[in-house]
Amino acid sequence: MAQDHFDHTSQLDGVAIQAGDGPSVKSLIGEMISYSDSPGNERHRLSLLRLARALVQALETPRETVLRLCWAEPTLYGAIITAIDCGIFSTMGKNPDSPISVIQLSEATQTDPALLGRIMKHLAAMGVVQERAVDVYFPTSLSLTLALPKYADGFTCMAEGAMRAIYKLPAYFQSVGYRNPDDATAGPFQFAYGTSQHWFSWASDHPAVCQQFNNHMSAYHQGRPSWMDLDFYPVEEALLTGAKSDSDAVLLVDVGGGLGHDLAEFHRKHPFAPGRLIVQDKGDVIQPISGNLGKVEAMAHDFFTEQPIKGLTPIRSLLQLRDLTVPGARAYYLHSVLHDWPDHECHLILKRIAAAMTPGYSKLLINENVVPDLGADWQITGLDLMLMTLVSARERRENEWRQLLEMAGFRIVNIWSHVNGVESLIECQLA
Ligand SMILES: C[S@@+](CC[C@H](N)C(=O)[O-])C[C@H]1O[C@@H](n2cnc3c(N)ncnc32)[C@H](O)[C@@H]1O
Repeated sequence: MAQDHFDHTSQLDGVAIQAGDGPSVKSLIGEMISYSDSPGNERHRLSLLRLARALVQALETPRETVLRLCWAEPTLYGAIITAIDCGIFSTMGKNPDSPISVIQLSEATQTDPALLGRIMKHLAAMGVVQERAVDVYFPTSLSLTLALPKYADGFTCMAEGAMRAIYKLPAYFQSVGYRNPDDATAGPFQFAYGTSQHWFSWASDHPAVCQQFNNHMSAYHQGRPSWMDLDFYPVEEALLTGAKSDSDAVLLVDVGGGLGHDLAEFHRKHPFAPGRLIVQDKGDVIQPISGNLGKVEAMAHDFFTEQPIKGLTPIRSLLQLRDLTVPGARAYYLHSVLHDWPDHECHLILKRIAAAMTPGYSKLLINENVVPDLGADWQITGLDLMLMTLVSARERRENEWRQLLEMAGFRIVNIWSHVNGVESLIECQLA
């Protein structure tokens, strides 16, 4: 028995120091070559990226992977946030075509050159900046991007408002007997941060985190296929045709729409669409942007309360002696909102929208990930665990979406998808 254990352990020790999957290296490279002529083609780029990641896994030994995950990536995270905080990326971004020395950077950012030299070396080793000569660095696309607050804010927001809960996940699960979290005010976040507040209400009490989160939200969707584009959802036929065009008519209400970035994008892409565009969010999110959004109207609204943009049953106007029907919006739109909530709260949000909709006219458009049953992308699985950690919620599979929406009185008309379930558009009507 002891000998068996020894043999097994020494066999695994051997596995740990060999390439992860040496035999597949040749075929992976062969497959990559077939796409290499057109990396500008988005589908080819994504295939190449998938193969390149598989190639790294095939070449890296498990021992190397362990050290990368235990040492290099956690410290990289700390190094990036430090670089953001002391202005390294913004300084480098001012002269994107010039290399800069550690001494110059330390003078510009008022930091100790000995500290900066070490941070820059790790940033270079991990591909965030390029090392051009001894203690001389050059920006990469990534470091230039991190000079923009809306991208950098993803790091600072997660550092302050998420990391503690992520590190405490094992202790949380041990304490609850490894049950899936489903209480949005008593989950991993509350366990780690010692609060009973929901993450959104905690963020409202931490204005810097709240602002960073809203900026992060405005950036994370950029460059992804968007349902408003030509080859995704038929905006003209399905939404604009038949939409009321009188001056009060509302075309789209973006419920929980953050800073109004989606409606601004919609207006840019469909400038002649008739009707009003209204973004709704919590008061503290809406107040700073109110009046600054051009065509888009901002409205403070708690989505657990009655939806103010609602259809009214015909009412008799005493003055005009005719029936007046006030329709609800042509569409109520929820983007990355329902994935923030467990089923019970989603049900409440959906019921408020259903009550405001005009049957046969209003639609519900849900822009969310639909987790594929097989081969889900890391962007979806990573976000799923982040949602579990912060808000005891989740990304949903198609059958889970159908069940949730049917329970709330909706019928799914179609699920419009682009790549691997990432950001699908679920089109619904009242059942
Ligand atoms: C994940 S963000 C999505 C924002 C935006 N729809 C997007 O996709 O970029 C969720 C949004 O829900 C908002 N929110 C949270 N609780 C809310 C509530 N009770 N009423 C209205 N909005 C709320 C947050 O402020 C945040 O803007």
